[in-house]
Amino acid sequence: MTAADLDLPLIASGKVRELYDLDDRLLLVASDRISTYDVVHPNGIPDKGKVLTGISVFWFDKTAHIIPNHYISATDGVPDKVRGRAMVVKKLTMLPVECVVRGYITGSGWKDYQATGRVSGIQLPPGLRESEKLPAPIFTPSTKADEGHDEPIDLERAAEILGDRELAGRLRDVSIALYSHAAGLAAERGVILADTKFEFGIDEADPARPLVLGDEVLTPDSSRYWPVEGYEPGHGQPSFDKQYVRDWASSTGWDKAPPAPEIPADVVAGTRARYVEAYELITGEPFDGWLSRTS
Ligand SMILES: C[C@H](c1ccccc1)n1cc(-c2ncnc(N)c2C#N)cn1
Repeated sequence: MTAADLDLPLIASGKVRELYDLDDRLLLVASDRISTYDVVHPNGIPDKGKVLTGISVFWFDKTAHIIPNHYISATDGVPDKVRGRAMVVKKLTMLPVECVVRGYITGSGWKDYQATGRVSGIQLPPGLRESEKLPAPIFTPSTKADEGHDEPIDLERAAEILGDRELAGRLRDVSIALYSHAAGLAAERGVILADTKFEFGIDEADPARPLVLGDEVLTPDSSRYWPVEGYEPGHGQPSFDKQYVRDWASSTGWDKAPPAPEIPADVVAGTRARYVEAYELITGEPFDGWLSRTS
């Protein structure tokens, strides 16, 4: 799988996304690439990029009353080659802190809790079970690591990195407000939003230099979504979108080290179906609607 290879200056590329320069704006492109256990598979999932982009656009609309965001358009200025899986966005000065909010204790947070009783310096009640809902959502920021995993930090360290204690507090408050609003809407649709990661920037083109929500937002790649049906604390929960491919990957005996195995056609089809189902559950709209709006 290669990058979208557009005739535009490539600014950044991640495992599954690319960022291109449009002079005073940027083009954020989501590929169909999929990674499991942090390793990208050689073949992708058709329409994964379109599902994730459609979900981001949905959440940008649903959260604009909480904080402005960088989204401009999924059509005007988007090359035909990536229509539906790309967004034109405002060019921001991104802040060097990943804003993670957890409503449930799982993943790396569960490991930290088991070891210390805390997550990112936040003391939690004793006796929590894996995947249990927390008494209240917690802000557990991390630094952006170039390679490997991001390092969890506490609010004080985030303030030091930002050089601005008030801004760190604002990131906490806005991140928790965004998570809580989204988790409430998701719950109405029978989906648990367990945790998510936001990235923010400053819009220097605005004299007020406002804080703006950037990156992708509340997608299955930046969040953990669990079906309410079958939810049970005490163990890990199935990922709404990736469990199907993870279970297959585990069944192959793959040692989780690169290179990742090629995904067979039936697992590709099943995984695509899960992504489309995630889009339709989260947005309440048929996926075909997104495809027709952006074709
Ligand atoms: C982490 C992410 C990334 C995306 C795609 C591929 C690799 C990394 N990224 C986003 C920006 C960025 N920079 C300036 N203005 C913006 N509006 C954004 C956004 N979103 C820089 N990096």
